[in-house]
Amino acid sequence: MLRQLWTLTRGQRRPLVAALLLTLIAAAVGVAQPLAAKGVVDALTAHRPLLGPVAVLVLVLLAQAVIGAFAAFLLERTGERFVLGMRTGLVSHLLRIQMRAFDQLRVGDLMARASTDVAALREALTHVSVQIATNLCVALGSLVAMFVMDPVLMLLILGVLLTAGLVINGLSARIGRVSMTLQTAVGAISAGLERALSALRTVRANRAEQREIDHLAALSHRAYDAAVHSARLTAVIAPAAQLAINAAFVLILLVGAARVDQGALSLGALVAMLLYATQLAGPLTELMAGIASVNRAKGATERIQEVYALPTEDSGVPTAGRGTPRRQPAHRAPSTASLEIRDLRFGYSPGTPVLRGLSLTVPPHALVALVGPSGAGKSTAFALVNRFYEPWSGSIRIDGRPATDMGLKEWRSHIGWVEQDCPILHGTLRDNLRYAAPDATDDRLWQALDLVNLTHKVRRLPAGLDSEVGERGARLSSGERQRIAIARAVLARPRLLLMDEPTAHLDPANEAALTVNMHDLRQECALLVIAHRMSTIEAADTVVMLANGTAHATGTYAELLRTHPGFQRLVGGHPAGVNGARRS
Ligand SMILES: Nc1ncnc2c1ncn2[C@@H]1O[C@H](COP(=O)(O)OP(=O)(O)OP(=O)(O)O)[C@@H](O)[C@H]1O
Repeated sequence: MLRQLWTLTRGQRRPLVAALLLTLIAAAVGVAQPLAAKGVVDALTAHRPLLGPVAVLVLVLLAQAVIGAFAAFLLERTGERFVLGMRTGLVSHLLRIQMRAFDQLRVGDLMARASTDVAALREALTHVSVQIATNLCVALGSLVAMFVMDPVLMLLILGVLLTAGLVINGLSARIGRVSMTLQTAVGAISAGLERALSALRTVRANRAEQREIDHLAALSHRAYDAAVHSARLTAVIAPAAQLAINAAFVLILLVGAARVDQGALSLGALVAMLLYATQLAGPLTELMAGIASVNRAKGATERIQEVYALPTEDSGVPTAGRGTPRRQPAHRAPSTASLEIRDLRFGYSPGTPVLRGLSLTVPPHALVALVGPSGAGKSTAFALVNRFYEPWSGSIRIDGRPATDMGLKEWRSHIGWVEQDCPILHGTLRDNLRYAAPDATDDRLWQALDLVNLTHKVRRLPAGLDSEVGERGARLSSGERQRIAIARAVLARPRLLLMDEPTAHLDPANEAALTVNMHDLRQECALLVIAHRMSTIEAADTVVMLANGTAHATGTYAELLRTHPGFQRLVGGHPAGVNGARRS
């Protein structure tokens, strides 16, 4: 546990060690305090001058206060720096994790890891770890001083304290286990809340508010039960430590008084022993509470370590092949195609292929439509072209250059992608349009809006391009969201534009306009379009029909309609079928 914590302190170790040293110095000065007090008492009883011992005592007290304050500040600042580093580190790791890993996770839970888990860890890492180290030193220092004064008495006290320590250690281990349950429950609450809030309209329309509330309440109860369990265990720790200290006190008074009586111990030494016992009380209780607190942070540490263990995109080798990467020849083939997919095989889980040797070509400035029944693998093919996943085998080339020849950023800079549900990000229209092309001028933004028939609409808005679109573009209609998404993709001037049924949310007028615009777009780039609508299919130069994970048939719309019964069924047999093409 402490080793895990130590790994996480990377980057903060120097200030942490400095704070620790200062706290230790403050604590050491504190250890000297009873000795200074002993000096005063001994001077009093021996009728020696008091000025010197009193001055030493005052100096010791002042030094402890000043060094202690500075150490406390340094520690707080280190804690905040740790939180800063941890949050930025986690966020940058999370945004780069491989899609395959991301598919297994819940967004709300990931958000909890970057917020509540980091906060829990900060407490353990800075405050408590320093607290444990200093209190341990203070306790050891006090025990050594006691040993020097009266070994017999000290060993008796040590026996009492060790017994208490063993009991408390057992409790702390249980706290560690409960803390994992607690942090996992907190993560589940965040995930549940994210699920419900991100689909609030669906929740309302299905009258599922109460069910979602009950679900979240059940999760909250699970967190509550774990927290109360942990509190119950923690509550025992302070009294147990206190009990041990009190027993030590009684021992010192009884045995110590007897030993003073026998002349084995001076009165000053007895006073010092009592002061050391008083001084032991605080550190020992805090030490035990600190160990419990570190154990409480165990859950948070594990959850954060789990995030760091997730593979990032840059940690994967950009190449085809399931296991060992097989480099493609790096030469640049003559650019006869904007996109060339050869014999692509891929599945989301081993042994279940979705694409079983897909091959297709998109010539420069061509519009190719990808059609096929639902679940045939059209979106999967797009995800592979975007290199969100690495194929099992096969190759993808853009302008003759294989995927293995380019880093992910460069590869994706050649591709524009208009998703099926067209995610729009919170912010203004301008923010959204410039998302892939941050340097685009307003003139270019208006040209792109023109292309998707939105100029008129945006000009009428009071704030124009600065209009807020709302969370996930909630203030736009779905057709508008789709058109903004298209404009956004086009603005980045990609070599290849991937569109997942770009006319899906458009009315007939806008659908017709976009079909014309797609023809214009071909001047700039090649288009590969997942098509469900007749207008899109008819507009394509080539239609590739995907079935069973392969390109089942390829040809023009007219050819396929004439020669391919499967295609006839797809576009004609089920005019409004699941994924059958629809006439608008
Ligand atoms: N992230 C994923 N993890 C696991 N399986 C997935 C994932 N995405 C898709 N699949 C599965 O892969 C298969 C192909 O899905 P895909 O989305 O590529 O089909 P599609 O042809 O685009 O369908 P549609 O026309 O309905 O959008 C489906 O069986 C689907 O359940």
